[in-house]
Amino acid sequence: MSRRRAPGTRTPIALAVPALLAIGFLLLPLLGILARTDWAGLGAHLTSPAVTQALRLSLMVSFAALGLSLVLGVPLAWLLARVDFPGKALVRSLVLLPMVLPPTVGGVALLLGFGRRGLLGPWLEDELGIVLPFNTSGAVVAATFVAMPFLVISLEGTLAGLRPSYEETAASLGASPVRVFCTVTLPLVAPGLAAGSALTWARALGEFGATITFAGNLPGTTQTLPLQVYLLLQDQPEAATSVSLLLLAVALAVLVGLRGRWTGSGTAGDRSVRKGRRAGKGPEEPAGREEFAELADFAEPVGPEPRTDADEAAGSAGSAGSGASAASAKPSAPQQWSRECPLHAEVTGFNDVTLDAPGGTTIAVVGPNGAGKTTLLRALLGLTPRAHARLRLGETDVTPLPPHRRGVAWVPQDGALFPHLTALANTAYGLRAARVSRTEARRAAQEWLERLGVGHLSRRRPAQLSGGQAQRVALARALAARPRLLLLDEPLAALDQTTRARVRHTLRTHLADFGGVCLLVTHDPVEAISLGDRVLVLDDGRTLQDDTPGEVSRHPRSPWVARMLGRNAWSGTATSQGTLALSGGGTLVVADPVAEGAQALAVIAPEAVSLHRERPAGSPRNNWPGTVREITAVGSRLRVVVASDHVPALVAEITPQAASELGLAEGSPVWTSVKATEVTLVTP
Ligand SMILES: Nc1ncnc2c1ncn2[C@@H]1O[C@H](COP(=O)(O)OP(=O)(O)OP(=O)(O)O)[C@@H](O)[C@H]1O
Repeated sequence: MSRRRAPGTRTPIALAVPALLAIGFLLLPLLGILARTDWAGLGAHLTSPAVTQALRLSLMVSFAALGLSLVLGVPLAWLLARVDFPGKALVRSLVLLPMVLPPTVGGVALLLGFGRRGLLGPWLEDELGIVLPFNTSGAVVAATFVAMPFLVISLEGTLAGLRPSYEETAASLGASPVRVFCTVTLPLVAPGLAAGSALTWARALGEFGATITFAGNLPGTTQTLPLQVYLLLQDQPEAATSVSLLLLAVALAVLVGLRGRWTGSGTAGDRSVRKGRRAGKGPEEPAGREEFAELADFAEPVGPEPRTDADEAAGSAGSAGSGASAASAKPSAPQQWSRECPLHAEVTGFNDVTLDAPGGTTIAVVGPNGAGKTTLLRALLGLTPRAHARLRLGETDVTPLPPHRRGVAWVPQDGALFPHLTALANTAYGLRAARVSRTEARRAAQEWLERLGVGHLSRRRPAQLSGGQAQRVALARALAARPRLLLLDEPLAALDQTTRARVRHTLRTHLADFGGVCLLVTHDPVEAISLGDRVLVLDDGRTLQDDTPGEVSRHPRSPWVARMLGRNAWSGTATSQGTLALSGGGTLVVADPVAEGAQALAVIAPEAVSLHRERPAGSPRNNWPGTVREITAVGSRLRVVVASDHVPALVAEITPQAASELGLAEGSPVWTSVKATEVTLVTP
């Protein structure tokens, strides 16, 4: 997005003048260095033995300080970003303190802490033989003290911005916490880590005050370049200017290197930023992550000609073919998990749900927003303190096991494909975590991708996949991990209608082969009915209904379920005349009345509502005049919403031909009728 000002608007002078003054104020000293540099003597100054010795020492001290900062600072940043503990704000202030403390005060503090007469110094000297003051190690400690905060603050910000679903998904694929940290967390925070490292190193290189106070100014031992500048200034000002220029150039190089690249502290997980970009090390994709991925043995070369999102249609068409052809050649890996694995779960806390299901059952979990569907899945994964699941899968009680050892794979709503890995490496992730050899894991992963119809995209990164393709890869990744329980959180939500129908078909095929139980959260009634062997309806964390799709759709237990299934649902109270007095006003004649005074839900299928231009004569006793409020197409039929003064709004489903014969349009007057025998009464 361009931030340029609109033409015609003027910069206020009151702001522009001090801003220009500020720029001048910052620039003038630097120009002074450039103006006073003895260019002829520059080479001689920078190659003099004292300067080269100080340069060598500076490099050694600054890199050692960076190493120490990484060893201590990365865990500290992680702690600050991820763990809530008492006094956290205080610890964060402590981390920031060296940035605002005068460096000489820092040096004094170091002397009082680690000096020979300091708190820890005598012990260090007596027990370990370490003397820090006036030693190179002391210069390293001083530089680390002032520079490490840059690393911690930068990395903490990046870690805090990382979506937890990446790490949670990695754990659900069987990766231990250390493996998750090395293969997912570190690569994803590489930009923040690199930025923090660069700033830390540059700050350590320029350190002066704490070093001279704590470690002294001993040539060859603690006399780094900044100290050398200070000395030179007294009797060789030209040489001091030359060395200052060198340090200035280094500082500028670091800042230019960081510019717009790492300072945004954006994580690799920011898919939207990179969507559609070609793979490779573009400016937004720092080199670090690739190296981390290689470290983790997951790096995949990216195809030379990655296709763009625009080919989703082509990809889908092609994939259908490849999926079909590959489906006949079943991968060997799934055979190992296709054995029956029944489930028994008792979930308490926010949810109060008991589930029993034989292996191979798909349970569609539905319910209004906030009903506790996601909380239920997270409880089964062992990922939330808000609900606790006692979970038995097959013969194993997995309740005491951490998420990565439960054999419960999940596909979260956003898919959470690891952005730094290709589709193939993503799919192989669970197998590699299970110590399957690299070659075998890749082979099985490729087969799974083929089965899901995205084999041709195996070398692409997630940012180069469309939403539908990414969902299929996420599904392949979960299935390839050979879980004992599969949790899918709205797996098709991101897909358009056409792709959704295709992927639903693919999903049904693969779930039929799956020997474990699959819980599938959905808001789509078609998905619930077509994919679920059972439909579990949740409301306020509890089971409202748990039955076959047919039974749920015939006898929905709440207006919400009925409406979700596209049915008319009116609640009311049974009267002595065998009718239902509707809560929303009006009366409904029913064929099988319930006891007088009982609360009941009347469910009427839209197909059972007929529309007429005149009041219908004959049998139906439920006739109401009304007005057409809305007409929408559903497949090859039309849904007509009729508002009436006599009863709540009613939805009818008719053919386009019938609509045209009736001359229906929005606002048309119309009569609705429902046979008493078409009303199903559901009592609580
Ligand atoms: N981390 C959390 N801390 C506190 N409350 C939460 C947290 N996560 C969810 N909730 C609350 O718990 C309830 C259940 O949330 P959950 O995400 O399980 O619902 P859901 O059925 O999946 O909803 P949706 O259909 O909107 O995804 C909601 O009232 C929600 O506000």
